[in-house]
Amino acid sequence: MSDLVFDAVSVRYGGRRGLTAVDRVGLTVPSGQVVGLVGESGSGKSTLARAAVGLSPISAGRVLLGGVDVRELPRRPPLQMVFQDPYSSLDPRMSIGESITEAIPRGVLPGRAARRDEVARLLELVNLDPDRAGHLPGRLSGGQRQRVALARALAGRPEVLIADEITSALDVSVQGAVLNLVRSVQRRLGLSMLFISHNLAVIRYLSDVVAVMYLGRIVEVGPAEQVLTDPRHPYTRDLLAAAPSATSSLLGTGSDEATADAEPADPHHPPGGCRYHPRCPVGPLVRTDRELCLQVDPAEDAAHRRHSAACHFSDNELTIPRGANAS
Ligand SMILES: Nc1ncnc2c1ncn2[C@@H]1O[C@H](COP(=O)(O)OP(=O)(O)OP(=O)(O)O)[C@@H](O)[C@H]1O
Repeated sequence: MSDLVFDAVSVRYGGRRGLTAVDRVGLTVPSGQVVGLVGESGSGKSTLARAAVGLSPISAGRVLLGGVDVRELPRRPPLQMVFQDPYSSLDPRMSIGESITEAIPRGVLPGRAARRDEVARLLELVNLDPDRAGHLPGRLSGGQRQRVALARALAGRPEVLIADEITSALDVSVQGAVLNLVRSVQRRLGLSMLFISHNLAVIRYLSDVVAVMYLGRIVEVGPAEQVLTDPRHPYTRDLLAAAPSATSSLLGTGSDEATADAEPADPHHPPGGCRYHPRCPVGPLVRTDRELCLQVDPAEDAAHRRHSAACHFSDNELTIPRGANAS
């Protein structure tokens, strides 16, 4: 088992008028651990995750697994991804058994009986009755489809699982069961996981490490409990303050005012200096001129586990009034 390392990874879409969706990101998913990736829509979470499995174009930097560039890994790489939409991820004409069989790497299990046994094992692993192997996905609920998608991902016996909003398209009533399943499978198999979610309560439940993304950058990373209870970056604080109930009650806050008036971030035109400065309440509180925040980019390499934040003032003990935005 090995660490998954994003080493100064950039992803650019489009030509000269395109955008840099991921900008020199450094992040480590330590072997056997879950890194929760949060950040608002458009911050580049999916793009970063997809870069690891070759689905978004790496324009600079490298993604390494055990020190090997993932672009040089074998055709069925030891990284597998599960996506948000369980309805489009399965071929409606194939039985779920066939779908899973197809995902078993060629040559690994020669013989139909061995493959059938493996399908039964995988279905049991995701808490589905192996007798359902002959069913078409049309007969399955969203939650059951997501279990099949997970079984497919596990068929390649991966080291790393990348999960992109895997419960957000599901009925609320089954989200918890799917999350429990993912967590127990991750622990049982000792998988490393990069887990993307908008939902901070979900992130908190699953993650050992939390990384926060804003406008293509990791702005804060650290042990989950620390980041979620003692956030160092103003963006993380705003994100936590804006979150409904579970996490905000955890923090003793509960407002969505903090980011309510904020301009949406535009990845086509990221601001100079600190990318968060147009929305940040901190700079004006500590410096009247804000020059540092306007001129100097505090981005730092976050490819390590200690708690770090790309903010000039992250070490300051600040009491930030809720809803205090930069004017
Ligand atoms: N294939 C693509 N071509 C061009 N631009 C893209 C492409 N995919 C994503 N983008 C842009 O890249 C930026 C980052 O998108 P991305 O989907 O990675 O963000 P995200 O944080 O995962 O958002 P969400 O939570 O909404 O999925 C956005 O501005 C998006 O419009």
